[in-house]
Amino acid sequence: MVIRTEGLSFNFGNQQVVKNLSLNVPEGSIYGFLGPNGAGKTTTIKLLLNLLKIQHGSIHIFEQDIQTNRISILSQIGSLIEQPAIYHHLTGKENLINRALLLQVPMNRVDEMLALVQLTAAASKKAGQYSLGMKQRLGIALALLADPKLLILDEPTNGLDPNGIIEVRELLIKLVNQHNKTVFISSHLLAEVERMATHVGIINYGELLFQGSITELQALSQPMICIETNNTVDAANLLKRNSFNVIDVTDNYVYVPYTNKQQTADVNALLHNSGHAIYSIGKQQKDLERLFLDITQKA
Ligand SMILES: Nc1ncnc2c1ncn2[C@@H]1O[C@H](COP(=O)(O)OP(=O)(O)OP(=O)(O)O)[C@@H](O)[C@H]1O
Repeated sequence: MVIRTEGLSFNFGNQQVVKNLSLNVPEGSIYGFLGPNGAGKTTTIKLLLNLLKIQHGSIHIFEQDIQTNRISILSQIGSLIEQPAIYHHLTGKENLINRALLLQVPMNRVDEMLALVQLTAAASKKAGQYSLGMKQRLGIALALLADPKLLILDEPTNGLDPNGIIEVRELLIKLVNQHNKTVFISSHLLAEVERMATHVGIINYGELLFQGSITELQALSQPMICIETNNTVDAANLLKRNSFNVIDVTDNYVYVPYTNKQQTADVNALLHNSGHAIYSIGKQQKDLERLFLDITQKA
């Protein structure tokens, strides 16, 4: 695991904002760290980056304890928390040169990073004139200068338009697939990370509600047969008497877990032959956004 926390907890005064968090971030993953506003994402990231002192629990990064190997661990992490630290009166390239001097990184990395984040053409433009998406990409280029193995990004797509989001997403996928990085990215929107994340951790009120691969998350969104009928309560009872599992009944719909096409035909025939009017019947699958809301609202 590139990041492993155990029993991590953190209080601001008497408010517990991180609760017994056990994160597992595999090497080579894009780990989407998700939760609504105020869930505790930034606080967790600050703990990972040793910007806040651990109160309870432990953090291992690259299998080393952050408390005893702080310097060597942090030198292998590139990070971006909320707004990138950019000098607006300098050009994009000058921002990178400045940081390269500070970090004593070879100067050829500057042009490499500009190319990687596709800012070569805008290299001589003042960073203050960059669009938000370009600023975020410059921020990522700054974070990548020292060639870190792990990138930790706090809401890097916040405030970006759809194009900006796509640009950042494609860059992160490229970093993982072609440059062997691991990316830990926080967001309050599942839709922003679901197309790139390989793994997901969902928190709310500081607590981890789900952690696993994106496939495991998708498996939770079980498909259902959704039946629109005239008397849903009678229809549900009839289905139950005939050994169908009914998982929800509303005024207009009855929901049965979907298994196969024949089962849909059987449900249809049973209801029809018993005199129920079926207005519609079909397979329905919760999208991930709905699932995310369900998970975070249950807490
Ligand atoms: N310096 C601080 N002092 C006191 N409370 C704080 C401080 N920083 C954050 N909090 C509180 O801790 C909780 C978690 O905040 P945090 O910023 O970690 O959440 P978040 O998930 O990153 O939210 P967002 O998506 O809005 O950035 C919130 O209730 C917040 O008000």
